Amino acid sequence: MNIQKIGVIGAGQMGNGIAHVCALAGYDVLVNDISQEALDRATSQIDRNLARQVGRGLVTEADADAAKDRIKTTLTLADLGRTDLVIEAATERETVKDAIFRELVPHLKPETILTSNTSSISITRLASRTDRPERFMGFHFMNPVPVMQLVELIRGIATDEETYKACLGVVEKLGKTASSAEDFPAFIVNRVLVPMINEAVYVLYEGVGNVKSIDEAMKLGANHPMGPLELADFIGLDTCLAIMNVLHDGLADTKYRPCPLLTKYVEAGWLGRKTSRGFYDYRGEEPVPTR
Ligand SMILES: CC(=O)CC(=O)SCCNC(=O)CCNC(=O)[C@H](O)C(C)(C)COP(=O)(O)OP(=O)(O)OC[C@H]1O[C@@H](n2cnc3c(N)ncnc32)[C@H](O)[C@@H]1OP(=O)(O)O
Ligand SMILES: NC(=O)C1=CN([C@@H]2O[C@H](COP(=O)(O)OP(=O)(O)OC[C@H]3O[C@@H](n4cnc5c(N)ncnc54)[C@H](OP(=O)(O)O)[C@@H]3O)[C@@H](O)[C@H]2O)C=CC1
Repeated sequence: MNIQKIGVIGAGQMGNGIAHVCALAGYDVLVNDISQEALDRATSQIDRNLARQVGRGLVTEADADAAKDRIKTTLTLADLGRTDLVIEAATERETVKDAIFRELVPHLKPETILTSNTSSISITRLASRTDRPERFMGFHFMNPVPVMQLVELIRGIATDEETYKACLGVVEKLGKTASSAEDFPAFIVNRVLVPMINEAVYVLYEGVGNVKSIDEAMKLGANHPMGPLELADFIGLDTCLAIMNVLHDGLADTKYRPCPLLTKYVEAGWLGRKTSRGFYDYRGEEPVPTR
């Protein structure tokens, strides 16, 4: 299948990164969100990230300008009907994703491939509620998208080989590496990573360490590029909690119990960097631990 136009739904931190790398690879990209503010924020974030790449000599000015020209935005989901591949990257909530697919499907060309960047939700279940379970897949980028090499490709029970090959071709054109995961809660990366983050929150909750000591211990003691609490703030605490809930519900094992302290931060609206406060407070010059 010849993929030229890609639709991206959700203009948050993942959506803007996905639009950025797709446009840089030569695809025409149409980004949709429910808020004009989110679309505007995404456009300026893409401009900043492209300028950084130009500044480091990784991308030429001409390629960055061409990429910007290839990205268009829309508040009307139906406009994505013209695209060949849709990558849904809206909030990690199954009801939100279901509603998007329900509204979008009647406008799609029959051959369009529909994918979700979900971090954890069952691809088989999402696909089963659309008209094209055989042309539906998990297309899971890592954050920050312009930097991270991996894309997890997750086949639902009905996904056909042609769809998988077409998505693999896109990953290769993006210059990234695909890893195939079976469709079980949170797939590979988040099945391992997010319980580790949740455990770090338990370590904080139980007073074994404070925010600074936990992050320093894991950076210096395990060579992680970011401490687990800094990484949780980077991913978004709402997304981390949503992933733990999918693991807990989907695998029915108490070892995936979300830490009550993680729940409390989310209930406070302290979601990490995106709200300027989480395990760190980002409102000043330097991040300050909140515990
Ligand atoms: C939740 C899920 O479903 C799945 C997930 O994504 S889990 C999260 C996976 N991601 C991680 O684990 C990230 C862990 N952290 C890291 O790897 C590093 O800290 C990092 C790459 C983010 C930053 O690295 P660093 O060395 O501290 O910073 P820095 O030197 O400033 O940046 C390195 C590069 O990343 C780029 N970068 C950093 N943050 C960026 C961002 N938010 N967006 C785009 N680019 C970014 C920088 O521009 C720089 O690129 P160049 O050298 O090509 O210019
Ligand atoms: N954060 C991460 O590290 C990673 C996240 N993911 C996954 O990517 C997806 C997006 O995450 P992320 O970018 O972090 O989240 P963000 O909260 O940064 O962005 C989500 C965006 O989706 C928008 N949105 C909500 N509902 C709709 C809708 N009905 N139609 C269109 N847009 C909508 C939100 O708008 P508003 O703000 O107005 O609600 C927001 O702009 C999730 O499924 C997440 O699990 C995957 C890999 C890594």
